[in-house]
Amino acid sequence: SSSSDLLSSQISACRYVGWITNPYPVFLPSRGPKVTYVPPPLPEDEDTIFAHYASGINFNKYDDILVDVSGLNPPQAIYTFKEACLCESLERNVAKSGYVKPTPVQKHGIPIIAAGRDIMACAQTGSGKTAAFLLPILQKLMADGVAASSFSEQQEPEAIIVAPTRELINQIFLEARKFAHGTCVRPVVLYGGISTGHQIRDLLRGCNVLCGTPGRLMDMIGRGKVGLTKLRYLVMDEADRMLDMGFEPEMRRLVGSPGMPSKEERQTLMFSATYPEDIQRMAGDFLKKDYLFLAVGVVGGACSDVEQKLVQVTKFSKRDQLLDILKNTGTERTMVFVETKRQADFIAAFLCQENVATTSIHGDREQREREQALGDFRSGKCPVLVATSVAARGLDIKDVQHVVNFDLPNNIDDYVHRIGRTGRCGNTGQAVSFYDPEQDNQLARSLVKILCSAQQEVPSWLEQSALGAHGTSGFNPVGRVFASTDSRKSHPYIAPSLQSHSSYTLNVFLFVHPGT
Ligand SMILES: Nc1ncnc2c1ncn2[C@@H]1O[C@H](COP(=O)(O)OP(=O)(O)OP(=O)(O)O)[C@@H](O)[C@H]1O
Repeated sequence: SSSSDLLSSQISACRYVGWITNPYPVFLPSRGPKVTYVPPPLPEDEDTIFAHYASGINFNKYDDILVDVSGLNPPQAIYTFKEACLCESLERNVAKSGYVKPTPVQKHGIPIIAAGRDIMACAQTGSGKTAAFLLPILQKLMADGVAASSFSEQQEPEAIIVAPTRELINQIFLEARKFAHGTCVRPVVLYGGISTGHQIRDLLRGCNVLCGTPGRLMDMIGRGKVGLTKLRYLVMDEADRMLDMGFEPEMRRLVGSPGMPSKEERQTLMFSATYPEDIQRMAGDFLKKDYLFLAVGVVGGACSDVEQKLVQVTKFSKRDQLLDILKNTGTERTMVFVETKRQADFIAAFLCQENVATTSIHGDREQREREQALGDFRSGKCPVLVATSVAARGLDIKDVQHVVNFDLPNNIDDYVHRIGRTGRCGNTGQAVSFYDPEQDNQLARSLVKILCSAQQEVPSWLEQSALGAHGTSGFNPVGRVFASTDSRKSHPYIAPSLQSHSSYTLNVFLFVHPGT
C-alpha cells in the first residue's frame, strides 16, 4: 500500500543516516568502489514522453520584460513558432509539448542560433532556455540532412551539451529526446553514478546529440568512445557554473581535446540565469569574437513570479520555524535547501520523525537513491525534498509551490537559482528564506538588490543590515536595474567594434521601487 511504501521510504531515509540502527548518526558515504547502477528503461509511450505542466497566469507577462541584444548585426526576433520554420516533426513535437508561443529567450535565441551565431544568453529561471537552444540545433541537424547514426565503436556527435549536475543533464536529455521524437536524430546521455558499461553500450548504438556532465563526458572522450571531429554545436547550460572554478579546467580540457573544432569552426552557445562579470569575460575565450549577448530582463535577476520572503531567525529556532511552515504547506511540493550534505541528512531525518513525508538529495547519496528521491518528490509520494545546492539549478519539477532556504547559500547567484525551482513558466511560487544575522550579513546588499529588481518588499531590518554592511559606498539598490550588462560594453578594448553595437528593445517594462 502507499502508506507502507511511504513508511519504508522514511525508514530508509533514516537508516541512511544511521538513525534507526544507531542513536548517533554516522555519515559514511554510501558510494561503493564500482558503480553498477543501471537506471530503469525509459518509457516509450507518447503520453509520458510529452507529459508537461500548463504554463501559468503570468506567461503572457513574459512579453513585457525588457530584452536587449548586444553585438553586431543581430537577426530579427521571431514572434511565433511558425516563423522558426521548424520541420514538420519538430513542429508537431513542439505542439505536443503544449508550447503555443515562444518565450522571449526563444523569440530571440532561436533566430540567433539558426543564423549560425555564437550566443551568451541570460534569462530568468523557468523561462524556457532549454528549448531555446535545443530547437534550432535539432532544426539545423534536420535541415542539413544529418545521417541517422548507427552502431560504431566510436561515436561522433554533431552536438554536445554540458550541464553541471546529473539530474539536470538527464532532464535536458529527456527534452532533447522529446523534441527529436520521430526523427532520425538520436540523443544520448552520459553522467556519473551509473554503470559505465551500460552507458557505453547505449552510446555506441548511435549518437547525434550528446548530453553529458563534464567528468563522464571527458572519461568517454579519453576512452576513445566519443570523437569530436564532426562536432558543430557546443552548448554550456548553466554556463556561469560550467566556467567557475569547479568546472573551468574540465571545460578547457574539453575544448582542447584532440579533434575538437576550434571556436571559429564550431558554434558555441551559453545559457544561464546569472552571469557574473568575471565569468563573462572568461567566457569570451570559448566564443567567437562577434558573439551576441542576449539579456532578457535583469541579468542575474530573480524570477518575478516568485514571491520572496525573508525571515530573521536565530540558528536554533530554524527547525521549529521550518515545521511551522510545512504544517501550512501541507502536501504542496516544497524544496528545502540546506548548505551541507550532513545538514540535509539531519533535516530529512528530523522531518521524517515529525511525520512529514520527506526525501533528500545531495552529492553523497548513491545515484539510485538520488533518482528515487527525485522520483518520489515528482510523484508527490514525498512532497518535501531536502536538498543541497546540487538541486539548485535547472531542475524543472511540476507543481513546486514553495522553496525554503533553511540555510541561505553563500552567494547570491545560488539564491536566484534555488528560488527559481518554483514560479516556472508563468506560474506563481513562494520562497521563504531564513536569514541568520550572525551568518548571512554578507548577503544583505545583494539580497536587497535582488528583491528590489523583482519588485518585492524589502524588510526594513534587511535594508538596515545592507546599509550597515561593510563597504556600502555607492550602494544603490535600485541602480542598474535594466542594465543589460554585456561586460564588453564596459570593456571597449575587448571588442572595439561593439562601440557601435546594435541594440534593440521590446516593450520596455517599467517598475517603481517599492516606497518610491
Ligand atoms: N514556449 C513555451 N510554452 C510553454 N511552455 C514552455 C515554453 N518553453 C518552455 N516551456 C516549459 O517551461 C518550463 C521551464 O523551461 P526550462 O526548464 O527550459 O527553463 P529554464 O529557463 O532553462 O530554467 P532554469 O534557469 O531553471 O534552468 C519547462 O517545463 C518547459 O517545458
